[in-house]
Amino acid sequence: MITATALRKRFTSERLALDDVSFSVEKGQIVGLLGHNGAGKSTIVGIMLGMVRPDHGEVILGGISVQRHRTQALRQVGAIFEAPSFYEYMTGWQNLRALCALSGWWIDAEVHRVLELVRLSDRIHHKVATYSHGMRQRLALAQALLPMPRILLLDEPTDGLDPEGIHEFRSTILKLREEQNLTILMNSHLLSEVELMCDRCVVLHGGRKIYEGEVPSDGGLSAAQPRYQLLTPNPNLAAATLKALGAPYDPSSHLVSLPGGVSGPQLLARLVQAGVPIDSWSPFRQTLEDWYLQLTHSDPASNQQPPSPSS
Ligand SMILES: Nc1ncnc2c1ncn2[C@@H]1O[C@H](COP(=O)(O)OP(=O)(O)OP(=O)(O)O)[C@@H](O)[C@H]1O
Repeated sequence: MITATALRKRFTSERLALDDVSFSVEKGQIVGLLGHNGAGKSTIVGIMLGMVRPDHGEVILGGISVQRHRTQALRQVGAIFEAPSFYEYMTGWQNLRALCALSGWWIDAEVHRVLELVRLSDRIHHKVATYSHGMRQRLALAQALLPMPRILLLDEPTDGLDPEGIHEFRSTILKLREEQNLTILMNSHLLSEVELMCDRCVVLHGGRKIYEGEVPSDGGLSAAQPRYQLLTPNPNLAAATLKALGAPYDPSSHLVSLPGGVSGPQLLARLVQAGVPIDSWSPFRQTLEDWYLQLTHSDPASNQQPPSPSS
């Protein structure tokens, strides 16, 4: 449903904002675009919305090129891009009418359905000036959902929302996918949000794609390669003993990777037999944050392969 191919963009002569970025999103998927500040996430959404012209590459939405047939391609798209702004002195309903007047689309029953979905029905005839940040975001989502897009592009949709607002927004998005099979691409800094909402993620670093695939879950990571954390007053003895046992040990992170066929308690018993003093020995569960930090701390300029979810 969304295909980005070889996107390149340079705003200034210093460095590329996007360097040969390609990825795709299947129908009905929710995909998160992750990356530090300045990684290139908003530039990608800007290119998808035809607001930023790429130096090279193309975006195809639902089979139509944004660069060649912008109007037709964007007819299938609803978006929240950067901070949504509304006419403060008008009601939410009047704002929606004004925005929909641009496309000529308005079906009362459909608007009411969307307002129910985003839980804004009871305040829609109040002035936007009286809305909270969360209500403005819900109005922005209602506007993005009119007139019934197939694709939603969301740029930091939960920015500035409180935990309850984030929770509500998340359930609305998941409901939308379930009921309407929408294809959703969202930018986010929030790993927890991506973990809870997205099927897949694309990680950008310094304008380059460094990962595209499933959002690694904590259980999968730990089960794929069990690791233990060892705290010892004698790391040199521990390292030598573990090396002889075929268990790589990193004294800086205190992590030991278990060799095949050996359990954590068995390895601990061998360390004790070898006289290694032990302060603590505990299973290490890699979180999404650990994985993300490891991934983004690899040098984007080098050609090294980033760690896979199971590393
Ligand atoms: N209009 C512009 N003019 C000049 N440079 C720009 C422009 N827009 C973006 N950039 C630069 O392009 C790079 C990517 O910016 P972009 O906004 O896409 O990153 P981002 O991942 O969305 O960051 P953030 O999470 O902070 O929003 C940055 O170095 C940024 O300074």
